Amino acid sequence: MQQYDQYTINEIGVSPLVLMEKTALSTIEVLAAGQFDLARVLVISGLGNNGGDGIATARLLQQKGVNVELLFVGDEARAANNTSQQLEIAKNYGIEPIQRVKDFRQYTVIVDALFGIGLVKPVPVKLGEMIKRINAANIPVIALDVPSGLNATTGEILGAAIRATATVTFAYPKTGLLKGEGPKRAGTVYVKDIGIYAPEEIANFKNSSESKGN
Ligand SMILES: NC(=O)C1=CN([C@@H]2O[C@H](COP(=O)(O)OP(=O)(O)OC[C@H]3O[C@@H](n4cnc5c(N)ncnc54)[C@H](O)[C@@H]3O)[C@@H](O)[C@H]2O)[C@@H](O)CC1
Ligand SMILES: [K+]
Repeated sequence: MQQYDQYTINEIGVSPLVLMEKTALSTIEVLAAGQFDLARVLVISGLGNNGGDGIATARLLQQKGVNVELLFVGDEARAANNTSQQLEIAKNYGIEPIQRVKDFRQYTVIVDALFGIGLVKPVPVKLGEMIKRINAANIPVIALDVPSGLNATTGEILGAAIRATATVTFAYPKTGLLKGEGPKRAGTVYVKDIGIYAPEEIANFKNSSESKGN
């Protein structure tokens, strides 16, 4: 998946911010489909690109008039480039991230954008404790791409992992959602097309255009 991401960005030339916007639009689609109560939404964003997907989602929710708060976890100066850009954009729309949450039970739904497929080592202890508090709160959680703390390839728990009600996974289902602890942690899995394709699919697009004489 990481190779497909990089190919789409570097070889095809699609901007990562466009891909992030699509992840956020797909998430909104699932959030708005009726399964979730959007009375008070918390988006939890980490420093990586998964966090950027979350910040973009928070912005789109705010623009739809939803009561949304953004918990940004970690030092802004260490955020991935696209993620700090998303943070700037969100701030320009008046979203001021919060740094801590005392009680997760005050929210009607939590959007988990702490870690995505980039997580390969155990989650830092403090974030593991936060993940356990979120699970204990028993609030519906929608995970972006993978439940944070789950190894996206093996389905192992990397110290602690979110237990999601639903997971919106981008482009293709990640193998870790289907094996090991994955099925128990991911809830209902929604696979959303965000414009990242495997090389075979790209070849099909090219062939079908050529056969039409384009
Ligand atoms: N490659 C891309 O440009 C795209 C990536 N996308 C999203 O980006 C995800 C992958 O992003 P990344 O590879 O940047 O990695 P992740 O966002 O999965 O982040 C994991 C990495 O960030 C570190 N990290 C994150 N928050 C931290 C915190 N608060 N304290 C300490 N360490 C922290 C983790 O240790 C780990 O190394 C995908 O799952 C998907 O959601 C999508 O936006 C589509 C485009
Ligand atoms: K996540």
